[in-house]
Formats: sequence, C-alpha cells, structure tokens
Amino acid sequence: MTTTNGLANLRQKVSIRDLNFYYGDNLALKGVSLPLYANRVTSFIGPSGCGKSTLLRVMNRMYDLYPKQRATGEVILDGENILRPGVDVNLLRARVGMVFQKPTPFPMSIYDNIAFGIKLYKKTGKSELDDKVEAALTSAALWGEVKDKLKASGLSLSGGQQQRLCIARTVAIEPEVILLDEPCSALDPISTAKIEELIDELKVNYTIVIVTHNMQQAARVSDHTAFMYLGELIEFGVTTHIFTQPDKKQTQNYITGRFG
Ligand SMILES: Nc1ncnc2c1ncn2[C@@H]1O[C@H](COP(=O)(O)OP(=O)(O)OP(=O)(O)O)[C@@H](O)[C@H]1O
Repeated sequence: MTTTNGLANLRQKVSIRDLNFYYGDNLALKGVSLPLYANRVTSFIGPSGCGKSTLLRVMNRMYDLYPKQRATGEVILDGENILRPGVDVNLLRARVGMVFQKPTPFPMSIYDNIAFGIKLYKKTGKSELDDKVEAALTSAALWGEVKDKLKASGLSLSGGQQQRLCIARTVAIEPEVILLDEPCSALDPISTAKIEELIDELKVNYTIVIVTHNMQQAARVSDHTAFMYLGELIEFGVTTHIFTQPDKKQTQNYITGRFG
C-alpha cells in the first residue's frame, strides 16, 4: 500500500492496523491498514466484492451479530482498540453511526424517527427533545421540508428525503464518526447533490467515511481516498492525488474505467 504526502498534520480519529476479516473460512480483508482523519471525508472505492462494505461494517462491529464472522488486527478509535472483547458495542454504535444504501426509516412519524434514538441513549425532557429533533433535521437539511408535518410517517417522504431523515437520525445521537454505505445509490441527481452538500457541511463536526461506486462522487466529496482490490488496500492518499496521478497501475486502471 502506498500513502501520499500532505497528511502529516492531520489528527487520526481512527487508525486501522493490519486488519483481517473472515466470513467463515473466506478471508475478505487482508492486512488492511489505514488512517481516518478527524473532520475529513474518506471514500472507499474499488470494484464490487473488494471489501469496501466489510471494512465499513468492522468499524461499528456490525459483524458481531453473525457468529461465523470475525476480525483480527486493530481498529483504534481515539486510542482504544474497538475490536477487543469487552467493548460496549451499543456505546460504540452511538459513537460510530451508520447510514445504509437503501433509506431505512423506522415505520413511525418523522419526529419519532429522530426522537427514538435520542431517548434510547439519554433521558430527555419534551422541550429538549423538540430542540434536538429540530437541530438534527436542520443539520440534515430537511427541517424546512418537514417542519409542518412532523407527525407524518417517515415512510411518506421521498427517497431522497428518507435518506436525509436517516442521516438526521444518525446525527441526532451525536456520533463522532459517520459511516455512509453508498448513501446515494437509490437517489436521483438532485437528492444526490443535496446529500453531497450535506456531507461537506457535516465534516465540520464529524469524521466521515463513504463507500461509493461513483468516481465523480468520490472526487467531489472526499478529502482522502482508499482504493481496494480483492480484499487488499492498494493505495490510500489525498483524493486529488489518487484521481490525477495515482502511484499504482491498478488504481489508474480502475479510476479510468479499465476494469471494475
Ligand atoms: N455475508 C457474507 N458471507 C460470506 N461472504 C461474504 C458476505 N458478505 C460479503 N462476503 C464476501 O466478502 C467479500 C467482500 O464483500 P463486500 O460486500 O465487503 O464488498 P464490496 O466491495 O462492498 O462490494 P459491493 O461494491 O458489490 O457492495 C466478497 O468476496 C463477498 O463475496
């Protein structure tokens, strides 16, 4: 793996070290090491099946739900290895929030979609809850569109609005890291543009990781890019560098559409 310069002064929020991941006997991540920098957006790119989603899911221990899946190596979040036994995974998932490819609002009101998670983690009075719901919807650029129909079902919103609702739900819990797994793949170009703008605003407060198949999107929204191939991290660096003068031939081939 090669790393480009220009990264020396940034703070590492997460440090992934020599990570291997197994689905049963199938080794899906092979000795992956990379940093995720605080208040920056990092994109994971690479052909289908290269391990992007797997890497994302390791960071909030989603795989814990499946007995045959396991990880070795270290994922250090602010100095603590979150892979070690004994880590409180509920607390971890509050610190490392995730938004999925398909919008997944809960079958409840717009208000409750946001309030649900807040109440789960903290006893909150009604007016404080109202404020937090408004703040989360505002930061997901959705407040203006839903403020007069907070009691309507989250499922009554358009796909793009539903995805922003899911982002608001994640933000409401005040995580430190936000993982976005192809968040725009089900959205039209206007909704996609809104989500991309949102990502840019959110990075002021959060460390963000996005998995995307869309090269233009990776180039537009991310500060750093990790290119993966067959479970290995081939190259990591500043996005402009990766997209204009990558060090590895495989990266070059992928970003120019020669394979994948
Ligand atoms: N539940 C599973 N059980 C067994 N193998 C799996 C499972 N999920 C993923 N894999 C395998 O792990 C490897 C990495 O898959 P992963 O979904 O992380 O790739 P990806 O880069 O996110 O792909 P895509 O872009 O298609 O979403 C693939 O070889 C895949 O077949």
